[in-house]
Formats: sequence, structure tokens, C-alpha cells
Amino acid sequence: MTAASDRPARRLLLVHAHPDDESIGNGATMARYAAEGAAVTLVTCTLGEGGEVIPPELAELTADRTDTLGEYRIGELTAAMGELGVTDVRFLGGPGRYRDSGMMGLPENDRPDCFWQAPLDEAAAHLVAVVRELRPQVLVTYDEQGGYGHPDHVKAHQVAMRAHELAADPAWRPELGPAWRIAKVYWNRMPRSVIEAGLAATAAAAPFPGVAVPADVPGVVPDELVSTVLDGAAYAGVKAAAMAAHATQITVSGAYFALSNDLGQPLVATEYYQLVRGEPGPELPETDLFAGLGLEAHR
Ligand SMILES: CC(=O)N[C@H]1[C@@H](O[C@@H]2[C@H](O)[C@H](O)[C@@H](O)[C@H](O)[C@H]2O)O[C@H](CO)[C@@H](O)[C@@H]1O
Ligand SMILES: [Zn+2]
Repeated sequence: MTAASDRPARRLLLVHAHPDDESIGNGATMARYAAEGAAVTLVTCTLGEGGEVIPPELAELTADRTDTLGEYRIGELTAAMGELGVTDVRFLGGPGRYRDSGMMGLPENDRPDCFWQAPLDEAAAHLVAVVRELRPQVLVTYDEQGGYGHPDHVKAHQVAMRAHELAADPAWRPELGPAWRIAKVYWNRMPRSVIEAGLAATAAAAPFPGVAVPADVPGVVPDELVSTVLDGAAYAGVKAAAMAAHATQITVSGAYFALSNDLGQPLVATEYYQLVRGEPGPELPETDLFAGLGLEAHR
């Protein structure tokens, strides 16, 4: 167990479904807090084995050919985290423990080894062990829809929220370490006005054959649900580089990006959140995930 004096004062835990989600949703946030000396830990729940592959020269990696995309995406994630300065990167239950479940409704959803089929408390126990080891004050994950309905995103939400609850219960699995209550939980959000303006700009610039619609973008909500706005302008470059490192999944073109569906989206450095557990800081919208925790001196 790390002594309290050896831990950074501010500790942030992010839970994501696949390699690439962290850079798309939180790249600037992760880079900021890493640069400020906070502890930033990423837990990714699958290796993304079921993904499509953009570069033709890597096409044989897919599940229906050599089925080596998961291993390859570990390398992409390592490179992306190097761009952000994030050094603590973990896979839930260890690399390959839970396999990518595929898009909702596909036969992959029924594989016994996929994340969607994982028993909730079994998966949550792996995360409770991380929470009780690290003692983060802030947890970031997706909303109940997993942002856009992908089964691994929905499950990542369920596991993160369940682990938040169980980690704080001293009677639950005490062998996983002393209980720890994470003070603040945030869901990734995108204000509707921001994405509508960004998609209009994308359509005008036309960097890709198509343009996404708001329903394609994770976590879109009415602006008033956003509690926290992190201006990541200073980290826009490293966020773009981290996204580009996930080259099997993402193509970056200037201020825009596209997934393998070739539908352009704005690459936004300001990142938005909704506080769903814990108390907000004194000023709204918050501009710091640790606002209100008395840790301002540790920036
Ligand atoms: C951002 C994200 O969650 N990507 C997932 C997603 O990938 C999408 C999927 O392959 C879809 O069929 C494509 O049209 C879309 O462009 C992709 O982004 O699902 C994959 C399979 O579960 C997953 O590996 C990928 O990380
Ligand atoms: Zn994903």
C-alpha cells in the first residue's frame, strides 16, 4: 500500500471501454492534470478486438482475419498516453480479460468472454481493487447510455458506478483493501449547442466524405446539464496527437476527425462534464474536476 505521503495530492481515475475513447473524450483533461502533477489513472475495459481498421495495410488485424487487433491497439494506446503524459494505464482484470463486445445487436454480444456478458460484480471487483489502491477523489465515466449505446460503453458505465458504490463499503470484500469513497463522479458530456456548431463547421470545411450527426456523438445533452467545462486549448495539440496515435480507429485532419465510418466531427479541446455524485465547487460551471475538495494548493 502506497503511503499517503507518497501519493500525489490530487488523484483522477478514468474508466473507458476501448483504446481510443480516452483520447477522444478526455485527452486534454488527462494531459492537463498529468502536467499539473496529479495522479491520472486510466482503466480501459477491453482491448478493442472487434474494431474496424482504417489503414488498408493493417486490414489483416481484424477479428475475422488474424484477430490481432487487440494486441495492436495496446500499442496504439501506449503511444497515445505518451503524447498526453499519462503513465498509469491498466486494463480491467488484466489485458484481454474482457473482450470487445461489438456494436449493439451483433452476434459478438453473445460471446461468453465479452465484456457485455461479464457478471457485474465480478467486473466491478477488479475496479474496486484499483480504487482502494489509488484512493482517487474524482472518477470519470460515461452516462447510462454509455454515451452512444455501444454495449461496452454501457457496461463500463455500470461497472464504474457499481465500483464507486462497493469500494466505499467496508463490509464488501475487505481483502481488496480498506474502503474508499470517491468524492466526485462525472459523466462525459457534450453540450448540444457546441456539437451542433462544430458539426456545421465540419460540414463547411468538408474534411471527410460525410459529416456525423449529434446522435453519433457520445453524451450530447442540453447545455444546462453541463456542470463542468475544462478549457483544453493549451493541450489541443497533444490531444490531436493522441487521437492520431489510434490510427486503426481515428483519422485526424486539422481541427476535425473521423472514425472508420468516415463521418467528420470537430476535434474539440474544451471538454465537458456533468457532476453526478458529490458536491460541486463554489463557482459554476466548474473549471476544475477537483473543485471544492480543498486541494487548490496542489495545482
Ligand atoms: C469510439 C468507439 O467506441 N469505437 C468502437 C466502435 O467502433 C465503431 C464500429 O466499428 C462501427 O461499426 C464503425 O462504423 C465506427 O466507425 C467505429 O468507430 O466499436 C468497435 C467494436 O466494438 C470498437 O472496437 C471501437 O473501439
Ligand atoms: Zn469505445
